[in-house]
Amino acid sequence: MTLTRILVADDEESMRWVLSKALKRKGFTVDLADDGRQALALIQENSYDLAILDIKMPGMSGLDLLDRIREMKSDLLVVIMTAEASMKNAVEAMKRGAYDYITKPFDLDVIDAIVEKVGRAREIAGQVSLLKQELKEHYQVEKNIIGNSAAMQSIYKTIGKVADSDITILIQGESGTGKEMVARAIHFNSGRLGKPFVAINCAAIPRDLLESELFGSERGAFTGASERKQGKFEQANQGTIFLDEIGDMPLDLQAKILRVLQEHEVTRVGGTQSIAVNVRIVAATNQELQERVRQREFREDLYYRLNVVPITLAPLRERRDDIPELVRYFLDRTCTELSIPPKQLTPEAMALLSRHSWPGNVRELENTIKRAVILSNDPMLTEADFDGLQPEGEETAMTPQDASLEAIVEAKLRSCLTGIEKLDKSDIHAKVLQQVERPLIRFILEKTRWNQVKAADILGINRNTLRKKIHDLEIELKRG
Ligand SMILES: Nc1ncnc2c1ncn2[C@@H]1O[C@H](COP(=O)(O)OP(=O)(O)OP(=O)(O)O)[C@@H](O)[C@H]1O
Repeated sequence: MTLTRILVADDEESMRWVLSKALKRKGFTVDLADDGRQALALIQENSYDLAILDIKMPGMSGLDLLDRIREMKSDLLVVIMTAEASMKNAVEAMKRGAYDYITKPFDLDVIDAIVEKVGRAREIAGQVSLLKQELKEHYQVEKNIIGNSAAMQSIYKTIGKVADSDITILIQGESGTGKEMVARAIHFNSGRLGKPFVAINCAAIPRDLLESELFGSERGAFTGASERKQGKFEQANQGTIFLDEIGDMPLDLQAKILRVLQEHEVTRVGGTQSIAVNVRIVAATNQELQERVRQREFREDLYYRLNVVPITLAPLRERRDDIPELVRYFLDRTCTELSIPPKQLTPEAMALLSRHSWPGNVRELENTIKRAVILSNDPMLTEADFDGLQPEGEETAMTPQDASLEAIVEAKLRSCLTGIEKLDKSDIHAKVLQQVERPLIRFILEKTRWNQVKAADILGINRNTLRKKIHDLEIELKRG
């Protein structure tokens, strides 16, 4: 996007002559207009990269012309010339969207500098628009989210409807169903494309850290806060924040999220000033949020504020039609990533994968394919390459195979633990184990309706050990 064609509009003939000569010498094509109306006609007919307009012209002033240009050709850059070195005119021109202004009389060096600056700005704008296009293609819903089942079709429709607004979205679905992927698709198909997409997993960060992670902290706000830190909301300004596992957010922080939704401002931990933020919130949860509202563990007002447009991703076992397409997609992608020749699946192997109930959903399927591709030397994958998978009916959602479970936990931990080396290192091992153990025990207790005998059995630990852990980990017991 280099600068080639320039329009100069000025009622002073000598000025037109000087500018035209100087710009033509630099190799630009220059058109001249001696009043605002003529300039407007030329702009309507031709395509210019820059317009240099005198502010005072008979008929139509440079400022009025600027307004018309903003309406008609909003990407045409305009530089206004003002005779008096009056700040008022310059400020008005900038307010109305001029790219820059120059005050008469000026040296030709000033024109050179401006033209160079405009050239650079256009180049950057060109690159940005290319990048935006690339990003958009990269996140094209049709290309990246796989699945043509009725359930997925309705998800695509909703994404299409809501992406380009600022509506808050709540995405619900089991772990691994593609909630983060949908959140990204919403962001990359919205007007916020090119602005930050910031994801934070609310369940993975200890409560004390979560608040400063989200809202930032002032220097000295707590032990170890040696410098001022921006929170995720500030980092996501103008863009989208993805609050993953929002169901695990402590109640007091829920109140603060509500404030961001209502007031569009945050206050850093230890700070007193409110900081305005313009952030779209997309939240996700794999819990029954309404149930948590009933149990008073999730604020009802926040639930309704978040749940303006709910998107529910069905578990993979409820949209088995998508499995073959997903299998082929992950197969091709893995082979391309590994730079190996494409592999295929026997119909029996495909049938086996289609029957499996995938408790870890698409993530488990993805990991299973990756593992099989890596481990097999054959271009054709058979049932034997998936012998870890149990046929449908012989498994329960509570006993996913250890290998997939490990892959799921590892993927989760990796995404949560980025930047961990910067944290207080003294007891990371204990802290992380506690963060894993607590939700695990709570989950199994919920699933067994708080029957400790059954829970201990599934967990494979002694009942007294379970009781001690419930006590030590401060797990609140409910009745079944
Ligand atoms: N429909 C889909 N098409 C292609 N890939 C998918 C699809 N759904 C999920 N995936 C892939 O599966 C993996 C898990 O997806 P994602 O992280 O979005 O799930 P999630 O629901 O946010 O999981 P969690 O609740 O555990 O955070 C990712 O690697 C994602 O790329």
